[in-house]
Amino acid sequence: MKEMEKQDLKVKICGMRDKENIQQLIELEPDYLGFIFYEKSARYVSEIQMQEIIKLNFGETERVGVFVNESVENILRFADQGFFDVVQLHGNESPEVVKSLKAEGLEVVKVFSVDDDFEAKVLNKYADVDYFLFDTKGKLPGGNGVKFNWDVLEKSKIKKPFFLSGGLGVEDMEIVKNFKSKNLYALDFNSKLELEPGLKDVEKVKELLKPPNPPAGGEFGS
Ligand SMILES: O=C(O)c1ccccc1NCC(=O)[C@H](O)[C@H](O)COP(=O)(O)O
Repeated sequence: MKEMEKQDLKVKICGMRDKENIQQLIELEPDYLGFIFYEKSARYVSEIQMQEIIKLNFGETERVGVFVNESVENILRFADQGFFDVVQLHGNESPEVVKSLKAEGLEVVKVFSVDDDFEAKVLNKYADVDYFLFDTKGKLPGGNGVKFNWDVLEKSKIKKPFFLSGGLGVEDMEIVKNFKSKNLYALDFNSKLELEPGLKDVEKVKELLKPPNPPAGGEFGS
């Protein structure tokens, strides 16, 4: 198996809350770490836990705050505490909510839950967002651990950079590289990299993020 070519695509790891586990992940330098502020999630991180987590040195890794139909007021209250750099809206948030958050200087990722009936025209209403994120439509708003049919996206010709999400694991890397859309910007990983909800398997993340092998016949090649 060939490892992820990190220079090609950004990587987001989502759904942690254990400080020691997060420190181990930071050392692997993912592009984004996502924190879920949705109380019904098995990966929910509380405000008190987050106040401790942000004492870690995240280096270049950006923090993403994940919300489901939360009020703008509450999102800003969390943002003001320095919990995250980017907001991920994982519910039915309106374009007006996006506008309000953008007006406060936040970077916004809007999530769309995809099944075979997905209509890409809904994206036109969200021209203000920085990124789209496409996740599988399932029983839960997120973290279902199931892939959707990526042909739906390939057909839709997405015009903004987007995160691909939903049931991604280390073993999917080869397939994802064949994804045709030039706007595929990042891959979002969650339940397939877990030991249990909220705790990531560091060995799996290491496998995902280790640098690619140098090409054969290079400086030290034969
Ligand atoms: O993961 C959750 O529990 C969750 C709950 C509610 C809203 C969002 C949630 N996760 C956000 C993510 O960005 C996940 O990475 C994404 O849904 C993919 O998860 P998975 O299918 O487990 O890889």
